[in-house]
Amino acid sequence: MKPTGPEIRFVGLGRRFGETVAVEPLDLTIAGGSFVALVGASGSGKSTLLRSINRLDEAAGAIRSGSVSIGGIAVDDIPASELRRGIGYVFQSVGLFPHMTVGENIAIGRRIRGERMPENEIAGQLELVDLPADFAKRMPDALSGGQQQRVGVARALAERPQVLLLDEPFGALDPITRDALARRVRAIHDRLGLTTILVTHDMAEALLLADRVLVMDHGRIVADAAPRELAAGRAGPAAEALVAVPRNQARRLADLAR
Ligand SMILES: Nc1ncnc2c1ncn2[C@@H]1O[C@H](COP(=O)(O)OP(=O)(O)OP(=O)(O)O)[C@@H](O)[C@H]1O
Repeated sequence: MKPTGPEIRFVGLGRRFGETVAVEPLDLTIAGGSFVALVGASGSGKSTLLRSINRLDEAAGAIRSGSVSIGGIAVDDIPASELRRGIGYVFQSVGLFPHMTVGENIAIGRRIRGERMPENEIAGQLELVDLPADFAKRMPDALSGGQQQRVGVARALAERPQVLLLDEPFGALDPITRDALARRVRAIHDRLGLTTILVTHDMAEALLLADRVLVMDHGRIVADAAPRELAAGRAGPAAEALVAVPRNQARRLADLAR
């Protein structure tokens, strides 16, 4: 049977930084195995909500309330290093270690635990993101930005996590590379049966990749709908304003081609 990632549940989850409310207390359940996109304006609380799952918000000094659980276990009850081993995390600046080869970067989690990652496993991780096995020997600066981001995804999945958190992972890529990597990530999600949450500014990307789209505004979830409902304009005014952008672009492009 195909594996299915765990359910992620937020109960009364709120986050503040001093007087700034990043996330207003909210209840939210992300179904196991689903691919959810989180969209909304800059500063609306997307990254903070995402980082409450792997507790990276703690280090940033967030004042926390409520709880998050993964597969019924509260994240606060799991030691941070163990928690993060079970969660793949990719963000915009890939953060590959420049003095290590691509292979060493992919194997870093294992090395920290005093273990070795066999070469064939490293090759398997590279294959997952459509890169040739001999890339393992290269240094990160000998790779294009898109290839580096692929390595970032391969590294995030090296410990076989069931949850994948993506924070604007394709932000710095050209549109063609971005589209190809986004589709690849969706295919990996399906193949590995992950629970995936993607933060993106790009509504078209959210609509085309995700099963469910959450729109955040000033720390609240103001729309929560399937892409089909959003595209049909049935998800309320806050969502409609964002959907109107790619819809109008598509229309103008179609007009140009006439
Ligand atoms: N470490 C921090 N210290 C102080 N305030 C913070 C910190 N991190 C986030 N904030 C504030 O919390 C609010 C939400 O920020 P967050 O980064 O979650 O938004 P976002 O929707 O992910 O934005 P962006 O799309 O620009 O990444 C903002 O007002 C931000 O300034």
